[in-house]
Amino acid sequence: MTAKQTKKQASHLNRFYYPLDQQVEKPFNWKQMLRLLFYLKPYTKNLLPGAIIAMLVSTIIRLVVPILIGTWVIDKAIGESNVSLLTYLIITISVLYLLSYVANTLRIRWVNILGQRVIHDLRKGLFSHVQRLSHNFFDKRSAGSILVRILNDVNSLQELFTNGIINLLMDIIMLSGIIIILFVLSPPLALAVLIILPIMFFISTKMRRNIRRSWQNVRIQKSRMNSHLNESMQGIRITQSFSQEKENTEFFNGVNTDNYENERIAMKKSAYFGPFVEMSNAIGTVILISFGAHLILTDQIGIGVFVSFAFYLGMFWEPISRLGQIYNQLLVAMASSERIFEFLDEEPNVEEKKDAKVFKDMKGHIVFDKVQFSYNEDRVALHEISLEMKPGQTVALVGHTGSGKSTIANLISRFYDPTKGAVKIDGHDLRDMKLDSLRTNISVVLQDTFIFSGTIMENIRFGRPGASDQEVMEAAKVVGADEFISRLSNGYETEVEERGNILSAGERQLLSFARALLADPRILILDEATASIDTETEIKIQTALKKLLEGRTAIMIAHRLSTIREADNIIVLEHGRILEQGNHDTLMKQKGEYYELVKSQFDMLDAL
Ligand SMILES: Nc1ncnc2c1ncn2[C@@H]1O[C@H](COP(=O)(O)OP(=O)(O)OP(=O)(O)O)[C@@H](O)[C@H]1O
Repeated sequence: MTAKQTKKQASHLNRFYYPLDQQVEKPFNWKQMLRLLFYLKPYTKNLLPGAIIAMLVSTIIRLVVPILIGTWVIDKAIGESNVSLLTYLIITISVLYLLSYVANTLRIRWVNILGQRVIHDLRKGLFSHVQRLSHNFFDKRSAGSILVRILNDVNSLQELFTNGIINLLMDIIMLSGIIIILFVLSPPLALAVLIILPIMFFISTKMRRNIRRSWQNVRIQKSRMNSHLNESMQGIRITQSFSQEKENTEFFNGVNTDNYENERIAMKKSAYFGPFVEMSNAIGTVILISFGAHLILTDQIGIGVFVSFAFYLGMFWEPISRLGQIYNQLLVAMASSERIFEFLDEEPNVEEKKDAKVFKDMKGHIVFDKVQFSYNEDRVALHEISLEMKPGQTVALVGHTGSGKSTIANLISRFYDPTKGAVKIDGHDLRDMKLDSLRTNISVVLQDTFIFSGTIMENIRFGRPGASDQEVMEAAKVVGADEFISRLSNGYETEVEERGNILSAGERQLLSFARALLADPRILILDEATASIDTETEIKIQTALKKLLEGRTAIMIAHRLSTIREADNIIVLEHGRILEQGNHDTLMKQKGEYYELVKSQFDMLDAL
């Protein structure tokens, strides 16, 4: 099956669309290169100079040995039958080779350590920077694209730092050294041998570019295949339940064949390069033999010079072909580093002031003072909202989907700053306070509890990393999670996979309650699960909730009537505005929006 056929076949599979954001080639940019080189700075005292000295030693030895063999061994020692000089030269050359071996071993070792350390530092810096970024950064990007930057883009710099930079220096020194020596030994022979150089250089650059583009296509196809694979595995349950396996496989076959085709083309093009270098080498040798023989016969050069030339010619094409490779690495590094720097230059838009204050004994008195907020310019999510949540109160936020309930919760945790007005806790504008001291006082329990891979014990302890096993178990007991945990094969030590697939929705909820209770926050934000849970679990969760709410200010994005009814204050939202507020009885009497909402829930229950 050809790529074209696959594309035709796959054209009806428009559902599968993966943006090809893999811009692999970028023009060389000095500023960016310098910024990259800056990562070598911590190693300028030990590893880097060590590697450069080792590289210089081995390069100089490689440059010197052919002269020793040609001019000294052949012309002087053998030509003049000087045995003691010959012995002396053999020992010197052996020692030099040994030295070069040691220097090379050290260079490779140090350069590898250097490259790995730089990549380690870069990845560490990138990860900790991304962790600090605000929610609006993650709103704009998929988790997959962030992953690609931290893994692949950083990886593609590894080759540059391990071999690229030192090899570049080595090859430049080697090439210039060889050219200078050849001209010193015999200018006419050097000119004759090197005359093909510009032509070969031109052709090889063209070939390289062509090969590079083919490999870029391979990379793009691979990333497309990865995206599809990732999505397929994540959504396998939905795919199977909608019987879409055939369509899915058909698309995968298409991507897989495209990948095969591109790789085949790239391999084919690459396969021409090696023989081309060999051919250039052969042409150089033919010129050397014919013109060199003429120069020897006319007594213009000695046999020693001829032999040295043969040695140098053999060494010549390796750096040239490697320089092309390094150029490739540089271009790939330009693209990758641009993407990495784009992340590193991103600043959290929720900033902490230098003189930010710390919350001491937070009471949990929340005030929204004419708060206006938009996620983006084209739509306002909250319109001049003013509200108060007293310490210890349970406040329910109700309203249709998209009315702004989660936005209010996001502003309390200061995941975003208001566009106008202020959010205050205990009278302090949140923008004047340290983020850490705010967030350690708040726990958020989301609808879809995130379970990290690890044991149940570790997952609950996430609420307070310093808590003892006893405290963890105590918290689980209070919210009633203890019962289902003790039924698990390994109790608290049961391993749960990422996202907690082995637990039911209700169990995950109880786990997240235990986590929140352990954290013992002053403010609790609860995005209540809408998923229908059986009555028994519902009762358990309600009981657990009561325990959890005791003595804290709680903001509940509530869907269940049972929860809402018991709230001290119910705030009804619509399109980012407060329609009405009060407790259940007052609002029912008003016969407004809340009354309608409750009525519709009852109608629905009746219909069931
Ligand atoms: N990260 C975001 N970027 C841009 N717009 C957003 C973002 N999050 C929410 N919105 C928009 O802001 C408005 C309020 O959303 P919000 O999530 O607060 O509603 P909600 O009442 O919590 O809804 P639901 O009950 O469905 O969770 C909606 O119009 C929504 O589309």
